[in-house]
Amino acid sequence: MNAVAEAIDLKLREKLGGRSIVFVGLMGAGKTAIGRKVAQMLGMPFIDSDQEIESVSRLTVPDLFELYGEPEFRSLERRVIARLIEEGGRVVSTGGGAFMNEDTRAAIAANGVSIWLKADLDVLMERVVKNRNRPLLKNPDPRAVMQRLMKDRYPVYALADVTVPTRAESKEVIAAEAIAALAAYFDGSKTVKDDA
Ligand SMILES: Nc1ncnc2c1ncn2[C@@H]1O[C@H](COP(=O)(O)OP(=O)(O)OP(=O)(O)O)[C@@H](O)[C@H]1O
Ligand SMILES: O=C(O)C1=C[C@@H](O)[C@@H](O)[C@H](O)C1
Ligand SMILES: [Mg+2]
Repeated sequence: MNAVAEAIDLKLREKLGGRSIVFVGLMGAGKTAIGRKVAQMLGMPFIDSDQEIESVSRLTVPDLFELYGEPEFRSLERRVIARLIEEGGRVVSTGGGAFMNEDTRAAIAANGVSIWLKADLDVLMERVVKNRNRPLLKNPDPRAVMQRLMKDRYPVYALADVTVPTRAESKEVIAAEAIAALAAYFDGSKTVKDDA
């Protein structure tokens, strides 16, 4: 990394003041892939809430849905994310439904900066068809399900602090755009220190 990029990243970490960067958005938007890349680029620890849920439950997300049902999954998701957010100072990629929970949104607002990775339907569908790990899309018409989720969820995802449009571009480019959007957000808003 060059000296200018290093200085920008240092400033960003200072502005975060111990809060986490939290990626939200629909299945296939790239929360896990881009979150991991952003963490690498900023030298921050990375954690993915779906992976953490799988690790604490010793079950896969599809098995959790199948054995215990979606409400139990959501309850576990809320508790796991509350803990991850409280611990602070990392990049957290959430599961697609996490930000729909009011308590989760409040926890993120209190100790994180949220980034909505916003993608259009074709980009999302192209990415999710490649793997079958998403129980909500086990449906004869996954495209219609995704469309309904966009309608229901986009107004809520729009409550995130920062929106980053994503598209068929490399992960490196989208991650760099997310970091730039975060820097712009801090330039136009108060820092933790200013608030104190
Ligand atoms: N910018 C990108 N360029 C190319 N491939 C991408 C990009 N972003 C994500 N992908 C790929 O798309 C797929 C879905 O991405 P990812 O798993 O990160 O989505 P997600 O938002 O975490 O979804 P979920 O809510 O289901 O966890 C992955 O195979 C990932 O490698
Ligand atoms: O959008 C959703 O509701 C989900 C997204 C995935 O990340 C998983 O959390 C699970 O498959 C549910
Ligand atoms: Mg993910």
